[in-house]
Amino acid sequence: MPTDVKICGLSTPETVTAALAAGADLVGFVFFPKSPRNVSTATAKDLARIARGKAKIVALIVDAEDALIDEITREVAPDLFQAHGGETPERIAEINRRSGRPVIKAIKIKSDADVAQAKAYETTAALILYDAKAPETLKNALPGGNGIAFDWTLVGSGKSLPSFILSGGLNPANVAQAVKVTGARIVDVSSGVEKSPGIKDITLIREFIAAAKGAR
Ligand SMILES: O=C(O)c1ccccc1N[C@@H]1O[C@H](COP(=O)(O)O)[C@@H](O)[C@H]1O
Repeated sequence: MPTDVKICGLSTPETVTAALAAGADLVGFVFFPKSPRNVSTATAKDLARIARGKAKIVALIVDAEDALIDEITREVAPDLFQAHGGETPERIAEINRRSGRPVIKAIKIKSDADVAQAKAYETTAALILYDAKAPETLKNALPGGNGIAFDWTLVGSGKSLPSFILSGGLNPANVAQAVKVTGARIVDVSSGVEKSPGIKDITLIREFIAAAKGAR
């Protein structure tokens, strides 16, 4: 079965259209004002219209207030939420209850102990997404979308939950190897398909999807 691909941080009709044409299975919109990929709910609503029925629409939030979750649910009607902050298992259950949408929980990892954290979300999150924990020395690090990879062997060979999304520093050149090492069925990319922070590159999107889907 080919690897499913999520292209995250899309913010223009051209890049959404290109991602869909290249075979993206999920598209992500970021609702986090500090991110260079942040979009308003009005913009996301227009972008979601292009993607609906062709790929799953994912709304990425970071420790979001209820009001934002309600606004995204009403205006954008995503298929899933992706919680990328410090949300507890209880908060994930609450986001799921209020929105009526399954929730992906991002876990930032650097060590085996971080990987083990995912267990706590087994009953409330629909899926776990592994991302790299940014080093403390990284100035102006975002809660994700930093283009940093982690040691893939930490989640390889049955060391993690059976189903997960792999992210963190993936790009067209390394995604096939990442799939091989981890056995990931779904991969997610943001920085690795950009020419500068927040500006997606259509050629890199195409190359990434082709490399990920050709990986098994
Ligand atoms: O992309 C962002 O700006 C972002 C902001 C806040 C939280 C998460 C964010 N992105 C997600 O981070 C991972 C890894 O991204 P990258 O490929 O290493 O740039 C991915 O899931 C993005 O969707």
